[in-house]
Amino acid sequence: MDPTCKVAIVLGAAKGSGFRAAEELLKAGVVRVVLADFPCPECYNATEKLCDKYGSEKAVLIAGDFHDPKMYMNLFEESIARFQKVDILFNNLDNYNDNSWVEEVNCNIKNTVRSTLLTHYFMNKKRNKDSRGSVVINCAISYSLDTMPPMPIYCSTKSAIIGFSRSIGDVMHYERTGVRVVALCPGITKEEAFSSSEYSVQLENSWGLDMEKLNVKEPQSDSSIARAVVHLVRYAPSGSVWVLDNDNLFYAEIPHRSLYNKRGNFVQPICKPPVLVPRPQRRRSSSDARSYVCVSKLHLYRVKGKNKKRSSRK
Ligand SMILES: NC(=O)c1ccc[n+]([C@@H]2O[C@H](COP(=O)([O-])OP(=O)(O)OC[C@H]3O[C@@H](n4cnc5c(N)ncnc54)[C@H](O)[C@@H]3O)[C@@H](O)[C@H]2O)c1
Ligand SMILES: CC[C@@H](O)/C=C/C=C\C[C@@H](O)/C=C/C=C/C=C\[C@@H](O)CCCC(=O)O
Repeated sequence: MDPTCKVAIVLGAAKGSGFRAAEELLKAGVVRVVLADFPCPECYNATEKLCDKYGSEKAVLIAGDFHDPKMYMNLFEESIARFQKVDILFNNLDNYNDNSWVEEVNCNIKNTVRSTLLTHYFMNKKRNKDSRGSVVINCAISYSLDTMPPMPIYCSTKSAIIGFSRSIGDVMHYERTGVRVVALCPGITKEEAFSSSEYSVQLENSWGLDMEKLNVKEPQSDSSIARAVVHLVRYAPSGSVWVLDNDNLFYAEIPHRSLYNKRGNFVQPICKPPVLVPRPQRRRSSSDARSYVCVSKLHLYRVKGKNKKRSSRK
């Protein structure tokens, strides 16, 4: 989809990657962007900044607590009342706190599901007759394709976002609704993720965050998430999953479950001791896409970055 003249909503747009994504969408030609976040000084500043830079009324703010289901109805109804349509939704709300995991599950899963389901009503192809469909980008995290031992509940909420986006983005839904749904899985994206204060977000502080094992020299920038969002708006097929690692964007092809039923895999006799194969070694560097492929059994290729060569392995 060409972003020109489209209307976008960014949830969680007050700062960081949400704010950058709103700006990048405006740069790419979006006619209006609706910022949604808690009412806080940052979100008023964010709206003002974008209007100053890109023109008054280019950005509007709908502030509130988006745990409240009514806020989503408000968000879509008000956006459509003002701008007649919504074409793009970037779901960037985040709660990173296993220590209060019920709120975390509610924020990361329920809000993503709720807002995506509403797009089937508010952004479907019958409503958006003039456009070529619409797009939802749900934000997960690269670790949720693998594991995150220090933050198991957070990891599971983000894995849920991947499963949900792949399923609701399936052609079965897309053909009916015209709404493309994709998942973006960034790696570590800002310095705060490394601070020791992060320990308070764990279910058990004694587990430790194992940060030294992450082996990330420098977190990627918020603006690379923003550029990835525009790329997905333009090109991502519905139901696709994308990894953004070390400023490089990859298309992730997750193996079909039937591949387990291939020669070379051990059939496990039920009620007998399992036939175990050694677990593959963990990758050493998060920037090493080739070893990422080996461990995760994903097909990945670099879309953008230093090494443009396609690397695809089983
Ligand atoms: N920061 C990283 O290192 C990193 C890495 C990988 C993926 N991500 C993903 O990127 C996305 C954004 O992450 P971030 O670190 O920029 O987060 P952030 O905390 O900076 O932004 C999230 C925004 O959501 C808003 N928000 C949360 N709950 C809300 C609610 N109930 N109502 C209204 N607003 C609410 C917050 O106010 C905040 O502005 C998340 O989906 C996250 O999983 C981040
Ligand atoms: C605060 C922003 C939030 O949205 C995202 C934070 C992301 C990560 C921060 C940190 O807590 C993550 C820890 C993950 C650890 C995962 C595994 C390690 O134990 C070992 C990984 C080794 C490797 O495979 O690179």
